[in-house]
Amino acid sequence: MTGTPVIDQPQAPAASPAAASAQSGAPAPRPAGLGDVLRILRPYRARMVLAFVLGSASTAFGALQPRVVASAVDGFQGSVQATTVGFLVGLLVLSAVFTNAQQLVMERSGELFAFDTRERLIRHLFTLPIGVLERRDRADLVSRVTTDISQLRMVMSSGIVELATSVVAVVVSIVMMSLIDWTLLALAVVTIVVALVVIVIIGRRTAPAGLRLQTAMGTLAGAVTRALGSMRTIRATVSADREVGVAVGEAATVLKAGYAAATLRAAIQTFAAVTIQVLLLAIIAVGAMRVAAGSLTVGELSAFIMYLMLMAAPITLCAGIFAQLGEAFGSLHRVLEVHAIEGERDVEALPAAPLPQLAASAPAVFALAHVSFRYPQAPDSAARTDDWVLRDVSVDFRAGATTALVGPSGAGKSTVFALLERFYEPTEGTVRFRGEDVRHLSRLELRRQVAYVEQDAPVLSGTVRDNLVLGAHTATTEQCVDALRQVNLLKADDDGAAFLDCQVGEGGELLSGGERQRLAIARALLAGSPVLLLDEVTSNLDSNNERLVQDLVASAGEQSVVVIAHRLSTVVAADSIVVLDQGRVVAQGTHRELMETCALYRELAHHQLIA
Ligand SMILES: Nc1ncnc2c1ncn2[C@@H]1O[C@H](COP(=O)(O)OP(=O)(O)OP(=O)(O)O)[C@@H](O)[C@H]1O
Repeated sequence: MTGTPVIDQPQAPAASPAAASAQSGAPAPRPAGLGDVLRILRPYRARMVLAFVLGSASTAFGALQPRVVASAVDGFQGSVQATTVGFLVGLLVLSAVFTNAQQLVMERSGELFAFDTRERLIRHLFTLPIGVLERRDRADLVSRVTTDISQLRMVMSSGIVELATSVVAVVVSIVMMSLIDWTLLALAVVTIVVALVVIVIIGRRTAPAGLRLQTAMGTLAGAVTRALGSMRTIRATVSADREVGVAVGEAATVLKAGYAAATLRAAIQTFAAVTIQVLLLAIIAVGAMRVAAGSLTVGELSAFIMYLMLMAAPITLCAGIFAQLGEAFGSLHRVLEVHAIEGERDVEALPAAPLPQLAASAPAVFALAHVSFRYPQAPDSAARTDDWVLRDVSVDFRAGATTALVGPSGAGKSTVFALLERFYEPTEGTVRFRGEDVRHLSRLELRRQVAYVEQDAPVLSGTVRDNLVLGAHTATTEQCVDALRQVNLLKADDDGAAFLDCQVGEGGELLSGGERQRLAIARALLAGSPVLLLDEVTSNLDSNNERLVQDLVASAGEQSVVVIAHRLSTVVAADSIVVLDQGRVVAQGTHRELMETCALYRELAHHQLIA
């Protein structure tokens, strides 16, 4: 690692245009340019200079060889002197040693560049606001970390040094050729300059084609990942053909973009190869005439041709680099576009307020005051994002008590949890934690106070233990086993050793729905946070296990529990029940009170909560 930022993190304040772009996840406005390339390569300049020096030394030893060959040819009298052969071999070896050293420095720098760029992108991805991540194609983001950075590494790191070294080769060749024959030199230089200009012109057209290709690759990755993640549903709905069609359709888009990029690549490479061939023939023809006229010796013509080859190499190189440059710029654009999205900051304004203690004057662990909320606009989202999801919600969640949130589907219950976790900020109003506005607190510290079991109880791929210790990194095996027992995931006589090492599969697909829920609850219990948020954690549990979870919640003691529940049995025991409807709090009280005063609650109790 270099320790130097490869890509600067935007530091704009929350209300800035950058923040607006963060909300929308908008792409960087302009395509990546040469300035961006120089900026991201800046930390590697020492290595690049070293590679350049080594390459130049290799070129210098290579450039001496034609002179030795010329004198050997012109002075040939039946045999070549051993010293000449020795000298030539020495030059060859030296040239090879420096070339190898240059390649090593370049290749290793390339790997380091890729690693650093990946590290920064991965770190940035983990800070992206939840709202942005939910609207992005995750597989496309992954392909930016993998394919795009590999593409960048190939061209940016080695290509630029090789181009610089080539300049040395060209200059040395021109100087040496000028010592041999000006006419042949003029012919070579004019041809090569024209060729380079043509290559640059065609090369510029590869950038948009490259961006299209890399973007199509990202979309393809998205389509395949989406299908693989829902294979049961796809099979069950007999829609494999349709989904294959979608993925193959994306592959066809990659093919189309690939054809366009390949056409340009082929044009450039062919043009370079033909130019060199034609130039070589022209030099041999004109050179032969000049040898016949006595203005040039055979040895000098041989040396000139060797220098020509040295000088022509950059054309092939430029052609190769330009052929891939478009894709590299496309990849760079895609990497920079993610970096342009402002990450979630731990604290909005320094200094952060210290984590407050519970005060007698503020008995609520969380309190929402006049909170209204709507999700950030997502142009391509199916959700009706212009709708207010919460409207003027004021509610206290008492410390050490269990509060239940109930309401019809879509009432905004999970959204309340999202605000408590600060995945989103309220559009209007304030959320307070122990009396302090959460915007003044460190997000990380706040989240450490809260254990959150999501609605669909997400479980990460890995072992049962990996999942358990997510929120409690230092938990011992005994603590893990204890947590598993609490949620009935272990029999009394099972020491848990084998189960802890069981793989749960991607998204926990090797577990049953109920096991997933109980594992997620065990994780939350193990974290031992003062606040427990449970979002419909009993929906997949049988009545025995449901009662067990209710008992756990009831015995939470000091813990403050907020539970979203669709089952009456979970709700009845709560100290307080908040009824939400269409984003508004319509009633709050105990089960008994609400049964008397709230028609919606009565209806829910009779129809939904009992279900
Ligand atoms: N990430 C999101 N982006 C945009 N809109 C969303 C998002 N999540 C939820 N919504 C919308 O917000 C509204 C409230 O959703 P929420 O999940 O909070 O309801 P809920 O009461 O928890 O529903 P359920 O009981 O069905 O889980 C819904 O209309 C939903 O479409």
